Amino acid sequence: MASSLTPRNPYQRNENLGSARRGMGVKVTPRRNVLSAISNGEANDGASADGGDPPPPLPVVEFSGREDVERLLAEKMKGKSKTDFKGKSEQMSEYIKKLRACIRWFMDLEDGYLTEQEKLRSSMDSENTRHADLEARLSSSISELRTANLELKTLCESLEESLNKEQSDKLLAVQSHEKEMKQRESAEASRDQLLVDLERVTQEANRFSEQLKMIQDTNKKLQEYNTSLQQYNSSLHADVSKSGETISKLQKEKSAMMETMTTLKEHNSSLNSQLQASRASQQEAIRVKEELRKEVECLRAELKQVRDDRDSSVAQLNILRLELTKYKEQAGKSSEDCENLRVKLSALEETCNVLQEQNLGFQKEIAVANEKLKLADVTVIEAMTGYKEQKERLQYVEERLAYAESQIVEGQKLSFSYDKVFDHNASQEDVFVEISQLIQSALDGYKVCIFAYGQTGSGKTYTMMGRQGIDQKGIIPRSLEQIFESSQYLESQGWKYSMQASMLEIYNETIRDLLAPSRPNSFEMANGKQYTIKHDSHGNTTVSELTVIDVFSIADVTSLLEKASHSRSVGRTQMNEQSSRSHFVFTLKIFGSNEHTGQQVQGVLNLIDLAGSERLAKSGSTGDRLKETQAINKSLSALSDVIFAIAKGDDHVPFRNSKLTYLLQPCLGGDSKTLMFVNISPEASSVGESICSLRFASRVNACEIGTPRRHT
Ligand SMILES: Nc1ncnc2c1ncn2[C@@H]1O[C@H](COP(=O)(O)OP(=O)(O)OP(=O)(O)O)[C@@H](O)[C@H]1O
Repeated sequence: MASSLTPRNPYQRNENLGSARRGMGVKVTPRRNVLSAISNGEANDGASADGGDPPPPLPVVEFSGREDVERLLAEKMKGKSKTDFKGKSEQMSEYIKKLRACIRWFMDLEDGYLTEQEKLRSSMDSENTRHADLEARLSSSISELRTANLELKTLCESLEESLNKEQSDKLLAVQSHEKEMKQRESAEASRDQLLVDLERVTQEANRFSEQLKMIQDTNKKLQEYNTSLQQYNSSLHADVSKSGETISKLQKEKSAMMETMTTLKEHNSSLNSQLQASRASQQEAIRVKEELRKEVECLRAELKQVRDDRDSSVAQLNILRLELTKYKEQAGKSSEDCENLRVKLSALEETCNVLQEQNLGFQKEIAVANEKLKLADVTVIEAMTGYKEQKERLQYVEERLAYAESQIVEGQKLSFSYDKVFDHNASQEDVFVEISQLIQSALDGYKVCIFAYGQTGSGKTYTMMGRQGIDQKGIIPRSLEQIFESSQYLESQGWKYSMQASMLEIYNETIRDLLAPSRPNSFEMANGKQYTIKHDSHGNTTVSELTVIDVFSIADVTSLLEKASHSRSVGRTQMNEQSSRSHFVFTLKIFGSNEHTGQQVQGVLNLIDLAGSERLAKSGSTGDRLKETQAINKSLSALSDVIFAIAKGDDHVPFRNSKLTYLLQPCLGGDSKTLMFVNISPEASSVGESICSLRFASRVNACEIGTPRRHT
């Protein structure tokens, strides 16, 4: 109760009380007379006792709060002196009046409180009722909310599930969108290509339609011509019977020719044996000639000696004769002297006779030596004539052999098959068009190897390098132009390429760096460098210490090619003024990365101009040339051994038998795209070499080397 009434506690501060009084309208006024009745009772008692007047009304004392009450309680009774009981009594009765007024104030306050309590109770009851109502409504709404919450939770879970599903669908959609974008990009690229093709095809179509018009005109003319031909045809029919006879005659001739061919084959083998014999006798003649030459030299030396001896003897004889005449003149002067002189003279005459005899002997010897010399000269001339004859005969035999070989080719109807054959009318452009796709794949990350094989002077260097002039450019410069143009075009699709070039030659089984900054002809070891070929596990080939140069444009590579062609070993042979005496290997390493897709590729382009094969006998090589030819033939034969071993599927392929085959190992037996050109000479005298080259090329064509792999 106290606590609930605390705000209206009369002991509260004045302002609270003030407000309470204002709020509840409590005012301490003498409304009830309970205390006054008590006090009046006392007074009444006195009055009744006195029978006097009713007590005077209580003075109005206003209490505004606790402080007033406390002040009242603290009041003390003070008289004028200790014995002033009257004063003290008056003071006391005053004080009692105040106390009564105070009690009344409390009673009024209590009444207020009671009324207020009543009111509060009733309002509490009504509040309780409202509260119970509210509670009931609240519990019902709580249960409703719980149900709703459960429903919401279920809804939330299902929404989460559908959200997850939506997100995974979205991821898939994004992936498929990316894929579609890529497909679209490639489709756009192919569309661009197709547009270019379309333009070209449209131009061609226009050209064709013009041609068609021309053909239609021609056709009209031909129809007219046909009518005239039909007339002519009837006359020809008459000739057909005659031709039938001619055909049977020709068939007879053909069988005769076949017989001749058989005879020729036999003749060929006999010519071969004759050739061997001629070579043997030629060797013998050369040996005899050499012996005779030495003998003649000896005889000439002897003859010179004899002539010198003779000349000195004649000179001695003349001196003796002069002395004799002198002595004869002096003989008359003194007889003593004369006797001495006679003795001397006879001695001198003896010497003179001996000398004369000797002279005669010498003259005879000189005559014999002269005879021998004449004989030797005749023998030498005979030997020279024999040698010349032998040489002519050998030439004749070789020509017959070439002719017989060409006859054999015609007779055997030799046929070979290749991916593509270019005749002598094919231009450099025609050749390049065929291989341009292969070159392109180096940019896509493939290893590409192209090499030219063939007899010396057959056009390998012309095919690979070409000559000065726009139309004369060979495969190497054209490939590089295409690579740089394509890499620039691919930049628009996010591709960035970097390239490195190196060039080497293999000369007499020795690697030479054609881009070495020092002397261009520096040999392996000679400049202290060891060029060692190495293959790593990824099939990448490196040559240690070889100069590798970063190239950024076609101009860079052109200047390097010029430098290399000046450094290359070239010599004159019977078959070619400017014969390449080494295998030339050009390597371009290509690194590409796409900044859009993050893809990286690594391609290699190997372009190789092999040294020409040639028969030792035909080459007429001697000295260093002979050594070069032997080295070239040896490495080419190692190349054919490797290719045949691969074609047969041998377990062991002899790659290490030559530097050329070891360098080309990944191209011949790995995952690269490899193409070989075989060049043949149109000359009839080269038919034997051409057959060998064609046979080799058809074996190469049938050779399965492996599956090309893209290096990404
Ligand atoms: N198709 C061609 N058109 C015009 N000239 C050609 C053609 N092929 C080759 N030649 C010329 O023939 C000569 C010999 O050719 P090239 O030097 O290319 O032969 P090679 O096979 O490389 O010989 P080697 O093996 O001796 O080096 C050169 O002068 C060359 O220009």
